[in-house]
Amino acid sequence: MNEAIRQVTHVQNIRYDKATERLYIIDQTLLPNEEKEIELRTVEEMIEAIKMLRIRGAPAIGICAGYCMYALARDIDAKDNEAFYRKLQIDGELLGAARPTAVNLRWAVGEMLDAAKAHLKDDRAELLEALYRKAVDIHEDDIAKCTAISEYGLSLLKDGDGVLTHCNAGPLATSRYGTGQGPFLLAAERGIHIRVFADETRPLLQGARLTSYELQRAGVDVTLICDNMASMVMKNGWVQACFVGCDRIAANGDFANKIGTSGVAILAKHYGIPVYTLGPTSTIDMNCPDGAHIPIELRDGDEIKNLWYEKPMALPEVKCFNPSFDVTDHELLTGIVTEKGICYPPFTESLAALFKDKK
Ligand SMILES: CSC[C@@H](O)[C@@H](O)C(=O)COP(=O)(O)O
Repeated sequence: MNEAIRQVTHVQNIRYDKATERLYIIDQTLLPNEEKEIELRTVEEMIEAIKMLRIRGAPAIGICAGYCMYALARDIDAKDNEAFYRKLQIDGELLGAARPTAVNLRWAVGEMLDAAKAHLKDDRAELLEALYRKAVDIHEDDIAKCTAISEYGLSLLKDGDGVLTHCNAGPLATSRYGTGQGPFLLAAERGIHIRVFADETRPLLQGARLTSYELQRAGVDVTLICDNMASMVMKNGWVQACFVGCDRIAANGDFANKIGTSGVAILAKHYGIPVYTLGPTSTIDMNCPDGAHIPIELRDGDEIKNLWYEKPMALPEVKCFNPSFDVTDHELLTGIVTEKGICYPPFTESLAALFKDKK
């Protein structure tokens, strides 16, 4: 494998050091200027890291939550396993509430609690070992899923295509290749030329700070644009498809992703460009009937006013509306790329078919 691609696709955005029993993440708020690890020890530090987007991206938050639950479990001082489980449930509730939109966070907390429950009759050391194995499973499973999603995504593209992407759904947001950006890294690995247009993604600039950073470092042909330039790039005929990640997919195919995604999809419809969302099946919430039921995180208006400029960009008393995600209507969506294959409309049927073996 090309060394530049290996460095990007094998980045340890979340690292559990078993020898020292310490959990580290790369603090994504410092990128692209500094690649620095920080340690997460307490539930307060973990919640702060998720809320402040030091660790972010739906699958990465889920992976991190798995290791967080294990680390928290190790610190529980309880006389019996029933009391241990009750305390772990409380930690899980606190952690799971750190951000509301990405379903992967609560999904991973639930997986860890289920694993604990299944081992309540074991002694504590065995129970903890089972929890560690579960956290590693969630992580390794995501690596396999991202690789499969990237393969399916790449099958939709041909050499020379231009693709527009929004936010960051690359290795930093997931594991290994990523979801929405995975096909670009796979293409580069295979010598297939894909020209990527990365929206800067206001207000927190995940596209500028993270996507263009990852793709440029891997040697992908990436061009950074402001969000309001997407229409022109599409009109010029430079974009043959839009690939974006997702934070939650409802049972009818409506999906939440970074604020601005629905605008990209509406533009793409105007220009007749297909739109795909790429994500693991853990991002599909079959208990959520449609986009109206997806909770949308509202963040502090200071993120709009202050950013990283030396001086504020707006008067402090100016009112701000700062939703972190929006919902794209399933009617604007061409397909949903998962590790199990590509789902096409009607999504109520194609998504349900993915889970029918589990019933
Ligand atoms: C593979 S990551 C998919 C999504 O989580 C991603 O596109 C996104 O919207 C991330 O938002 P963020 O607020 O940076 O966590």
